[in-house]
Amino acid sequence: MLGQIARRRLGLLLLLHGQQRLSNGLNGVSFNQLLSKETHRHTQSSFNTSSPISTMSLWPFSFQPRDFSLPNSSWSPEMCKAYDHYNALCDTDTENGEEKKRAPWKKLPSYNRSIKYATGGIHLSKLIQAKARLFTRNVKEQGATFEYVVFVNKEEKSCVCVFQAGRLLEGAPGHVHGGAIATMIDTVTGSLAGYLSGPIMTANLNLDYRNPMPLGSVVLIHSALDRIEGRKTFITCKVTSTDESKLYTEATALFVSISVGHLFGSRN
Ligand SMILES: CCCCC/C=C\C/C=C\C/C=C\C/C=C\CCCC(=O)SCCNC(=O)CCNC(=O)[C@H](O)C(C)(C)COP(=O)(O)OP(=O)(O)OC[C@H]1O[C@@H](n2cnc3c(N)ncnc32)[C@H](O)[C@@H]1OP(=O)(O)O
Repeated sequence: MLGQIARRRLGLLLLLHGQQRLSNGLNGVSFNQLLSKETHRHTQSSFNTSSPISTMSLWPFSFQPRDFSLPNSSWSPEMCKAYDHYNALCDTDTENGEEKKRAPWKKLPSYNRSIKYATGGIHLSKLIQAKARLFTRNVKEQGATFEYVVFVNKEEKSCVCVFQAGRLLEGAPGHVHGGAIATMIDTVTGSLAGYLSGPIMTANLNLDYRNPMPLGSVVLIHSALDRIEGRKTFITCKVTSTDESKLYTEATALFVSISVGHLFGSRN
């Protein structure tokens, strides 16, 4: 019964979902832009300031999912520098004479459940497997695993993720586990595909590991749209050092658009 209600509500809420939620629920960005680099380093935890969903105003839970992609004290100077660089390119609604100029870059928020990306999804996240957590956001200790932030460029249909690999991601001694790198590539290419095409699932992921990545590294994960064919969204990806002189991993990914029912076992 609860499942049926949740399914109906999920369908309704996802109708309201789309790129708008991903691209607009980013008011925290302008807040961040006010922070100095020093402040970034000493920010323990931050919350985004997405507008409350007025139609849900009687709902008894918090309206603001926590955005885990904001600077915290575990971020190295290199991570902060890369964040500041891309954050400065983001949409700031700057006045340009009488016109407002909108930059093509946007910072995506990063919640601890993907369902929270859907409009109103934060409420459903309390109902559907409430204890589930996004793999990359399930360790509370800051800096121990995946610290990352994704910036999308809507005009170029591309994105860049700044990723700092924590000490619990070891594979080969002193280096980042290939599965952790694959996880981040899936996450970043999946975020771009979801941003461009709505609800999707990974159908295929191909990786070439070119150089070992030292543990603690800060790297850039560049993803770009290759093409869309019907339900299929093809994405390319390169993982490099922050100065882009070193190539760590290359990848291609295929995402297939799904109906919400697919997540509940229906193929319709
Ligand atoms: C609540 C939702 C909220 C919405 C969220 C949206 C975006 C979220 C944004 C940000 C989220 C934050 C972070 C993102 C984090 C992670 C992202 C990664 C997500 C995953 O990590 S997800 C887990 C792994 N993922 C699976 O667990 C999938 C298992 N799988 C299936 O569920 C089916 O397999 C499916 C759905 C893939 C397809 O099934 P289907 O029945 O719908 O479609 P069908 O089979 O007909 O394929 C249609 C066309 O794709 C071609 N095709 C299919 N598979 C292919 C392959 N492997 N290689 C080459 N081509 C392939 C066919 O050949 C045909 O092509 P054609 O039309 O040309 O004939």
